[in-house]
This record gives sequence, C-alpha cells and structure tokens, in this order.
Amino acid sequence: MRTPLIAGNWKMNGSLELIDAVTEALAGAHLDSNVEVALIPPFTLLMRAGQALADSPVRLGAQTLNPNAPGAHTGETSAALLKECGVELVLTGHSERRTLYGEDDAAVLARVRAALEAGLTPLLCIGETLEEREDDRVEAVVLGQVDAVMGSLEPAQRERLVIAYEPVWAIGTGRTATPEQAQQVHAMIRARLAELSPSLAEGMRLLYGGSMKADNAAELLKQPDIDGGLIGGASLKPDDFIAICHAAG
Ligand SMILES: O=C[C@H](O)COP(=O)(O)O
Repeated sequence: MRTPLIAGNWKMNGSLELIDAVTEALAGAHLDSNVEVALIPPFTLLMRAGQALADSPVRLGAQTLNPNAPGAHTGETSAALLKECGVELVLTGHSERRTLYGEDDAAVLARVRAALEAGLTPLLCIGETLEEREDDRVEAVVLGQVDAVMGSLEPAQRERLVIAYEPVWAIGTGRTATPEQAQQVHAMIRARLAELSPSLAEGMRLLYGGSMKADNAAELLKQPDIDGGLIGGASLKPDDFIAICHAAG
C-alpha cells in the first residue's frame, strides 16, 4: 500500500505572509494521517516554513540544490544548507529547470545523487513536451528520463525516490492530462520500474503534476497508478491545496 503524497511547489511565488497563512491553515485542516503532505516554497521562505512546521507532519521540500560540496559557489545552495532549514525532500529534474536552466539528464542525476548522499528524498520530475507527444514520443522521452537516473543508481538508492510525471503541456496551462492519459503513462513508468525490480515498482510513489486543481484532483487520484500530486498554482491557495489533500485521503 503506497501512502499518497501531495506536494505543493510554489516555484518563484509566495511570501512570508503566505507561508504563515498556509502553515496555519494546514495545522487546522485535520489532514488524513494516511496522506503525506509537503510544502516546497522558495529558498528564502524555507527557514520560516521549517520553524512553523517543526511539530507538524507536513514535510518541507526544496525546489533544487547544488550538488557540489560546500565551497566557492556564489548564489548556490547545498543539501547541507537546506537540511538546516528542516528540508527533507528536494525536486530534481523539474521541466522548468531542464528547459530554462539547461539541466540535462547528467545534471539531474548529479542532484539526485547529492540528495541521496545527504539523506534527502529526491522527487524526480519527468514528462514530455506537447511536440514530443504529438510526435508520438511519450514513451521514449519519459522512459528515457526514468532510465537516465534509475539505471545509474544502486538498487537500495532507487527505492528512496519519488517520481512525478508532469506532462510539460499541462504545467500552468489549465490543460490537465485526462485521468486516462495520466494513468496510461504512470502504468508505463511502473512497468519499466518492474523490469528493474517488481518490489521497486510496487513501492514507488508516482505523482501526477500539471494543472491538478481542487475540482479535478479526485478523478486523477482515483487512478490505480497515481499516488499523489505535485501541485503548482493551486498550492498557493490554502483552501484549494487543502481540498486536494483531502481528495487524496
Ligand atoms: O511542480 C508543479 C508543476 O509544475 C505543476 O504546476 P501547475 O499545477 O501550476 O500546473
């Protein structure tokens, strides 16, 4: 039985005021104890969020990390620095990092490894663009992204990841994948993981991301291979985010 995970990725949004509002709303929300919830705000809000969530089951995540050892990397943030804020998970391979900041599969793998070495949970994001979908390349692209990371890790390391399938054409567009489209790709990813190890496939949480909202979450989360959501825009609205958390229960 996989515990659903609902993670709110604020991207480059939010404020101290919103962290206070969301953490307070989550504390009073009577969240289902069988659903794991995580907040992933920008770096500048992590310390405040970590303090507010110290006694809460809600986990704290970071949007990226620099995989190098501490040292002369102006402007960058290491796993060790993130951990001091209470961070437990870290996004790797988000499509915005891949496309806007040039992170290729090797860069994603380096970040996954750094997260694992630091004891953080890497949340590996994968997904195809609209052009790739229209060219009938979903399988090649998505499984290629899975293989680029999973194929390079030791079996025990693989089990520590969470994967988020985020079709790029659905991110921030209001155009959600249908539950059937999402389920089809999730099943394909799980089948690939099963080739590595049936127990890995059985235990791995596969989240869906891309315009998941309060009004479409239940249908998506009902699919047998969808184990939660990576939520962007809707995670900035406390009531909507909490409604999605409830939908996963
Ligand atoms: O990390 C979150 C995803 O990119 C989804 O964003 P969205 O819910 O705004 O489409």
